[in-house]
Amino acid sequence: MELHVRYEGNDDPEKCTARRLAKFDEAALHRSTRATPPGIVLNPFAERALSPADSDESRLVALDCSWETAEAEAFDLAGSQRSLPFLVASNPINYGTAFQLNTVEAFAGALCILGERTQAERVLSHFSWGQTFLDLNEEPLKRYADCADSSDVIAIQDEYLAD
Ligand SMILES: C[S@@+](CC[C@H](N)C(=O)[O-])C[C@H]1O[C@@H](n2cnc3c(N)ncnc32)[C@H](O)[C@@H]1O
Repeated sequence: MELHVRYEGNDDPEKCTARRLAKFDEAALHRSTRATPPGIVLNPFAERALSPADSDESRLVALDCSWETAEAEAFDLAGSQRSLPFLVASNPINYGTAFQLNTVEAFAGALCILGERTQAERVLSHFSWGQTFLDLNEEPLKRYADCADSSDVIAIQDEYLAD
Protein backbone atom coordinates (compact mmCIF):
# COMPACT_ATOMS: atom_id res chain seq x y z
CA MET A 1 0.00 0.00 0.00
CA GLU A 2 1.40 3.44 -0.92
CA LEU A 3 1.40 5.93 1.97
CA HIS A 4 1.02 9.63 1.17
CA VAL A 5 0.94 12.62 3.49
CA ARG A 6 -0.38 16.11 2.88
CA TYR A 7 2.25 17.81 4.99
CA GLU A 8 1.34 21.17 6.48
CA GLY A 9 4.52 21.50 8.52
CA ASN A 10 2.90 23.39 11.40
CA ASP A 11 3.74 20.83 14.09
CA ASP A 12 7.05 20.31 15.92
CA PRO A 13 9.33 18.88 13.19
CA GLU A 14 11.38 16.97 15.78
CA LYS A 15 8.32 14.99 16.89
CA CYS A 16 6.60 14.73 13.51
CA THR A 17 5.94 11.08 12.68
CA ALA A 18 5.28 11.78 8.98
CA ARG A 19 8.76 13.28 8.55
CA ARG A 20 10.29 10.23 10.18
CA LEU A 21 8.32 7.91 7.86
CA ALA A 22 9.57 9.90 4.86
CA LYS A 23 13.14 9.69 6.13
CA PHE A 24 12.85 5.87 6.05
CA ASP A 25 11.15 5.93 2.60
CA GLU A 26 7.91 4.60 4.07
CA ALA A 27 5.76 7.57 2.98
CA ALA A 28 5.81 10.45 0.49
CA LEU A 29 5.26 14.01 1.77
CA HIS A 30 3.32 16.55 -0.35
CA ARG A 31 3.48 20.25 0.41
CA SER A 32 0.21 21.22 -1.33
CA THR A 33 -3.28 19.78 -1.70
CA ARG A 34 -2.96 19.79 -5.50
CA ALA A 35 0.23 17.72 -5.38
CA THR A 36 -1.36 15.09 -3.10
CA PRO A 37 -2.58 12.06 -5.09
CA PRO A 38 -6.09 10.65 -4.51
CA GLY A 39 -6.61 7.66 -2.24
CA ILE A 40 -8.34 6.72 1.00
CA VAL A 41 -8.18 9.97 2.97
CA LEU A 42 -7.84 9.31 6.71
CA ASN A 43 -10.19 11.93 8.07
CA PRO A 44 -11.46 11.82 11.67
CA PHE A 45 -14.54 13.86 10.58
CA ALA A 46 -15.59 11.44 7.81
CA GLU A 47 -18.98 9.81 8.24
CA ARG A 48 -17.96 6.42 6.89
CA ALA A 49 -15.59 4.26 8.90
CA LEU A 50 -12.72 2.45 7.20
CA SER A 51 -13.37 -1.28 6.74
CA PRO A 52 -11.95 -4.25 4.81
CA ALA A 53 -14.44 -3.34 2.05
CA ASP A 54 -11.98 -0.54 1.17
CA SER A 55 -9.06 -2.91 0.59
CA ASP A 56 -9.16 -2.61 -3.22
CA GLU A 57 -7.63 0.90 -2.89
CA SER A 58 -3.86 1.14 -3.30
CA ARG A 59 -3.14 4.45 -1.52
CA LEU A 60 -3.67 5.80 1.97
CA VAL A 61 -3.49 9.57 2.48
CA ALA A 62 -3.11 11.31 5.86
CA LEU A 63 -3.04 14.99 6.70
CA ASP A 64 -0.10 15.80 8.93
CA CYS A 65 -0.87 18.98 10.82
CA SER A 66 -1.33 20.15 14.38
CA TRP A 67 -4.60 18.97 15.98
CA GLU A 68 -5.29 22.68 16.57
CA THR A 69 -5.64 23.25 12.81
CA ALA A 70 -7.23 19.86 11.99
CA GLU A 71 -10.66 21.22 11.15
CA ALA A 72 -13.06 19.45 8.78
CA GLU A 73 -12.21 21.73 5.79
CA ALA A 74 -8.51 20.90 6.11
CA PHE A 75 -9.29 17.34 4.95
CA ASP A 76 -10.63 18.49 1.59
CA LEU A 77 -8.33 16.12 -0.32
CA ALA A 78 -9.20 13.99 -3.35
CA GLY A 79 -10.39 10.45 -2.75
CA SER A 80 -12.63 8.43 -0.41
CA GLN A 81 -12.96 9.99 3.02
CA ARG A 82 -12.80 7.49 5.90
CA SER A 83 -12.60 7.77 9.68
CA LEU A 84 -10.84 5.22 11.84
CA PRO A 85 -12.95 3.44 14.45
CA PHE A 86 -12.18 3.40 18.19
CA LEU A 87 -8.42 2.89 18.63
CA VAL A 88 -6.15 4.20 21.36
CA ALA A 89 -2.93 6.21 20.87
CA SER A 90 0.30 4.75 22.25
CA ASN A 91 2.63 7.70 21.59
CA PRO A 92 4.07 9.58 24.59
CA ILE A 93 2.24 12.84 23.71
CA ASN A 94 -1.31 11.44 23.61
CA TYR A 95 -0.91 8.04 25.31
CA GLY A 96 -4.28 6.41 25.99
CA THR A 97 -6.36 8.95 24.01
CA ALA A 98 -9.03 7.40 21.78
CA PHE A 99 -9.56 8.57 18.17
CA GLN A 100 -6.76 11.22 18.17
CA LEU A 101 -3.96 9.18 16.64
CA ASN A 102 -0.77 10.56 15.21
CA THR A 103 0.04 9.98 11.54
CA VAL A 104 1.97 6.72 11.87
CA GLU A 105 -0.62 5.29 14.27
CA ALA A 106 -3.40 6.23 11.82
CA PHE A 107 -1.54 4.56 8.94
CA ALA A 108 -0.80 1.46 11.03
CA GLY A 109 -4.40 1.13 12.23
CA ALA A 110 -5.68 1.52 8.67
CA LEU A 111 -3.17 -1.00 7.31
CA CYS A 112 -4.23 -3.60 9.90
CA ILE A 113 -7.92 -3.11 9.09
CA LEU A 114 -7.12 -3.48 5.38
CA GLY A 115 -5.23 -6.75 5.97
CA GLU A 116 -1.70 -5.27 5.60
CA ARG A 117 -0.41 -6.19 9.05
CA THR A 118 3.22 -6.72 7.95
CA GLN A 119 3.43 -3.19 6.57
CA ALA A 120 1.81 -1.84 9.76
CA GLU A 121 4.51 -3.54 11.84
CA ARG A 122 7.22 -2.17 9.55
CA VAL A 123 6.10 1.48 9.73
CA LEU A 124 5.73 1.27 13.53
CA SER A 125 9.18 -0.31 13.88
CA HIS A 126 10.75 3.15 13.37
CA PHE A 127 9.28 4.38 16.69
CA SER A 128 10.29 3.17 20.18
CA TRP A 129 6.61 3.08 21.27
CA GLY A 130 5.38 1.62 17.94
CA GLN A 131 4.83 -1.97 19.05
CA THR A 132 2.78 -0.68 22.00
CA PHE A 133 0.18 0.61 19.51
CA LEU A 134 -0.37 -2.95 18.24
CA ASP A 135 -0.38 -4.38 21.78
CA LEU A 136 -2.88 -1.82 23.15
CA ASN A 137 -5.24 -2.26 20.18
CA GLU A 138 -4.71 -5.95 19.47
CA GLU A 139 -8.28 -7.12 20.01
CA PRO A 140 -10.18 -4.29 18.24
CA LEU A 141 -7.76 -4.33 15.29
CA LYS A 142 -8.29 -8.06 14.80
CA ARG A 143 -12.07 -7.72 15.08
CA TYR A 144 -12.23 -4.76 12.65
CA ALA A 145 -10.07 -6.66 10.15
CA ASP A 146 -12.57 -9.54 10.25
CA CYS A 147 -15.53 -7.27 9.36
CA ALA A 148 -17.25 -7.22 5.99
CA ASP A 149 -18.08 -3.51 5.82
CA SER A 150 -18.30 -0.15 7.55
CA SER A 151 -21.53 -0.91 9.43
CA ASP A 152 -19.98 -4.06 10.97
CA VAL A 153 -16.99 -1.97 12.06
CA ILE A 154 -19.29 0.59 13.72
CA ALA A 155 -21.21 -2.18 15.52
CA ILE A 156 -17.95 -3.44 17.05
CA GLN A 157 -16.80 0.08 17.89
CA ASP A 158 -20.10 0.63 19.73
CA GLU A 159 -19.33 -2.36 22.00
CA TYR A 160 -16.05 -0.69 23.07
CA LEU A 161 -17.69 2.69 23.54
CA ALA A 162 -20.44 1.16 25.71
CA ASP A 163 -17.86 -0.40 28.08
C1 LIG B 1 -3.73 15.72 13.10
S1 LIG B 1 -2.34 14.84 12.45
C2 LIG B 1 -1.20 14.94 13.80
C3 LIG B 1 0.14 14.42 13.35
C4 LIG B 1 1.23 14.48 14.40
N1 LIG B 1 1.74 15.81 14.47
C5 LIG B 1 2.37 13.51 14.05
O1 LIG B 1 3.53 13.87 14.19
O2 LIG B 1 2.08 12.38 13.67
C6 LIG B 1 -2.80 13.11 12.49
C7 LIG B 1 -3.49 12.60 11.23
O3 LIG B 1 -3.70 11.19 11.34
C8 LIG B 1 -4.97 10.85 10.76
N2 LIG B 1 -5.87 10.43 11.86
C9 LIG B 1 -5.66 10.49 13.19
N3 LIG B 1 -6.71 10.02 13.89
C10 LIG B 1 -7.64 9.64 12.98
C11 LIG B 1 -8.96 9.08 13.05
N4 LIG B 1 -9.56 8.80 14.21
N5 LIG B 1 -9.61 8.83 11.88
C12 LIG B 1 -9.03 9.11 10.67
N6 LIG B 1 -7.79 9.63 10.54
C13 LIG B 1 -7.11 9.90 11.67
C14 LIG B 1 -5.49 12.10 10.09
O4 LIG B 1 -5.06 12.14 8.74
C15 LIG B 1 -4.87 13.19 10.96
O5 LIG B 1 -4.83 14.43 10.31
